[in-house]
Amino acid sequence: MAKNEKKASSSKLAHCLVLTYPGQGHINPMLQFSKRLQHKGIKVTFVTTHFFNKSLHRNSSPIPIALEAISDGYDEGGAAQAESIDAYLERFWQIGPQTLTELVEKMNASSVPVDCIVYDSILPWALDVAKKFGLLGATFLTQSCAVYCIYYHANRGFLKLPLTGNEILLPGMPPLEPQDMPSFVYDLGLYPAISDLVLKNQFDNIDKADWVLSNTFYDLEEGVVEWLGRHWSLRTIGPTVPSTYLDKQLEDDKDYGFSMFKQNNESCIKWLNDQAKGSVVYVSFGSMATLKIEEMEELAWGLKASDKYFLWVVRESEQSKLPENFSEETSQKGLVVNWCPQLEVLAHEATGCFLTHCGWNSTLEALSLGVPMVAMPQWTDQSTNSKYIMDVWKMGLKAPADEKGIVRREAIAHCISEILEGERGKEIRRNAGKWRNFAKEAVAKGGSSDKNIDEFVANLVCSKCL
Ligand SMILES: O=c1ccn([C@@H]2O[C@H](COP(=O)(O)OP(=O)(O)O[C@H]3O[C@H](CO)[C@@H](O)[C@H](O)[C@H]3O)[C@@H](O)[C@H]2O)c(=O)[nH]1
Repeated sequence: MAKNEKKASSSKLAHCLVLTYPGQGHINPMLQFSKRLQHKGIKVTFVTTHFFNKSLHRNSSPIPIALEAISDGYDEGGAAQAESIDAYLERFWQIGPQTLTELVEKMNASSVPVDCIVYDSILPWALDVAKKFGLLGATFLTQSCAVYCIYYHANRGFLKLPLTGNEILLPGMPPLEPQDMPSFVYDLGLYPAISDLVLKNQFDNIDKADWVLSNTFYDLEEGVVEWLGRHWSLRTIGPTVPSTYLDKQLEDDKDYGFSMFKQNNESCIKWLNDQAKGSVVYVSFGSMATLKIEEMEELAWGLKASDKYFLWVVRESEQSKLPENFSEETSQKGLVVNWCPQLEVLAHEATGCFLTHCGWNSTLEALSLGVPMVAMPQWTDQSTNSKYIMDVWKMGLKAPADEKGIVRREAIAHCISEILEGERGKEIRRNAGKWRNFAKEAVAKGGSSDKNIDEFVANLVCSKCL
């Protein structure tokens, strides 16, 4: 009897499955959003793939969310086991819907049946699964609204590809040049499967989604949020940075919880503790970008030429591209690690600027922690993010590339010096402080993103009562 009573009361909880694509840049924002939902009384089950689930490193604090996995067809090795990214996506598309269906059936036979699936926008088939079961479906955008607005215009044929002319005018956005566009828009034919995914597939059924949730905040992208909001049930819910660094509503929420790579916590923080306030350049290109050997060399010698202290994350798979003797030659000034606790590093008072590839999470983290950026975009959404960092939010400088597309050491050293010591650096630091405050306000109680999450939660709970 006691058992049945428990079953009855728990079945009144609204239950969300949150399904993420297996990548660091996707799992971080969706897990943080899950924590906020759970904090507001929703039961959440966080779902990724079997291989990813097995291979993730758990960071210090335990993750307060139920975890489940589905198959992408590569349970033993994930995307690396596939012969190409195209092959991986094709198989995931075949197997994913079937194994997600099985998971929903399993949950529905439990005491907490599923009410809603929040899915990564690049897994749009999850909405079809949700609708098959009569569930609510919310697509989650892991990149900026500006980038989705560009993709939307390309998708609906309002932006003609290949691009012509030197100025692109889109609603709610500053005038853009071709090189400010996401790589899938200005460099057609590159990675056809991913290009299809971002330009076509993710928009196929977006009009049928009950909500479009975006990891941004209103003040950051006001014009474009307003415009997209006229087309979709768009709700901004970000920045999805752990609560300790922003509003502190969630107790002990210091890190994302999972890492694809083993991180080097102690040595990084110990090293930073020995450096002067605002003196260190933190360098990272996220979880995916791969640099050409020439680019890596220019970056290495650019850091040395800057004559500043630097903490550089070079993933294990990239280490062999470091110039010979570089670590020895720079050991007085630099520390090279495989992976680090990025949030702790950005929050550290020794960190003076962030040389970044401008992945959307890194951008939002720097913004939330008020750290000026040197932008070195590589591909996908990063060039658009770098345009906003430099010209719209004015909280960084984009390091210019030469005619071969390579950022040379002089340009790197110059941008670092401008930010850490130049007049422009002062203005950039003032703006960084301003954006940090706006980011905090958005997620704090009663802020624009907090209110949107409240509304989402209220709708879920209400749908449960009907
Ligand atoms: O040493 C490190 C380096 C990175 N991170 C974290 O890893 C995440 C990296 O995310 P992001 O900055 O978005 O970069 P990518 O991993 O490259 O993310 C991919 O996914 C993002 C969301 O779709 C896109 O914006 C990017 O362009 C795309 O490359 C961030 O949360 C970082 O805090 C660490 O914890 N330690």
